[in-house]
Amino acid sequence: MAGTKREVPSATMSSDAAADASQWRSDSVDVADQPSGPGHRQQGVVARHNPCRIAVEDLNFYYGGFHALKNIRVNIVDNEVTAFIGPSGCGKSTLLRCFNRIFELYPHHRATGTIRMDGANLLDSSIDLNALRAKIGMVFQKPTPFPMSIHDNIAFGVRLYERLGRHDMEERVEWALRKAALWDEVKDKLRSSGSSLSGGQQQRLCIARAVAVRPRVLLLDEPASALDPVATLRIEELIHELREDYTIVIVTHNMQQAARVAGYTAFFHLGEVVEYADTNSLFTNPQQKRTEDYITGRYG
Ligand SMILES: Nc1ncnc2c1ncn2[C@@H]1O[C@H](COP(=O)(O)OP(=O)(O)OP(=O)(O)O)[C@@H](O)[C@H]1O
Repeated sequence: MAGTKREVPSATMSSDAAADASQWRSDSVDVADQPSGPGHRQQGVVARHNPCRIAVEDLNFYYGGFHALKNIRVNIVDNEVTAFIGPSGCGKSTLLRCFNRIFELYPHHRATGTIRMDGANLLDSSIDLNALRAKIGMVFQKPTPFPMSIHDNIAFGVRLYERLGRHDMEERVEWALRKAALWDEVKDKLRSSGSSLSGGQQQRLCIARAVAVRPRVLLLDEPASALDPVATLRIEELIHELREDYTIVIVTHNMQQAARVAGYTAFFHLGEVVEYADTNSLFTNPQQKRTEDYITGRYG
């Protein structure tokens, strides 16, 4: 693990870009790489027999005095895509940001309860945040390439966590770009600036950057909402492929998108998870009136 301090230049960043950059700030990293315990299984209707990657229990979240998430219990299924849907302001992004504790960038933002992964409570103060963010990568709504070359966008993140020789680094860069379905489009211009790419390509570069450090979990916060329909389709195809290797949680406003990409879907309303089920059941046979009203377009 590298011990050198590196920082992404943060001048003129949007809040998403600043949050993104903060994932990549590191002094030293010491990842306790424990296997997932067999004790955490999905409860209730959701995937009773599927292994759980992240178990959220009695999670509450506060923006200062505002109680934004209320007693959340959700089990995120391993190697699956889970979508968070619900009307604007219902807490989807807030829960996503709890998983890698990115909320701690801001004062007065506070989470209580348990988020269990690999036997540890991710909210515990003893958790190494750099290690956590290496295991749980995040991609934001707006593509946020670093102001450096395509190659270095990938290599920068990897260097925070691993010391790779030149040959291994070149292999890792290619591997990550292939994983993100971008290699063929950029292999002849790896030294060009990341910002010279189209919006959709930039977002795939951000996904490649997240994948390059080999996380277990990918958090995608409306990753296609700033993209045109063709670029959106590429991202959805990519999510489908990445599901083989990663546990993915995606926040989306787009119910069709949730239906297309997610095996499981949680419907949020007013800071609560109203219903959580396999995507097909949730959309075709919702058990709660609020879910039904939302998916039939009565509100939101
Ligand atoms: N930095 C903040 N300070 C205070 N309140 C906040 C902050 N960020 C979000 N909130 C509030 O917390 C609640 C949940 O917000 P959140 O962004 O998680 O909702 P969301 O479901 O992701 O919404 P959207 O779909 O519009 O992105 C909202 O009422 C929002 O106004």
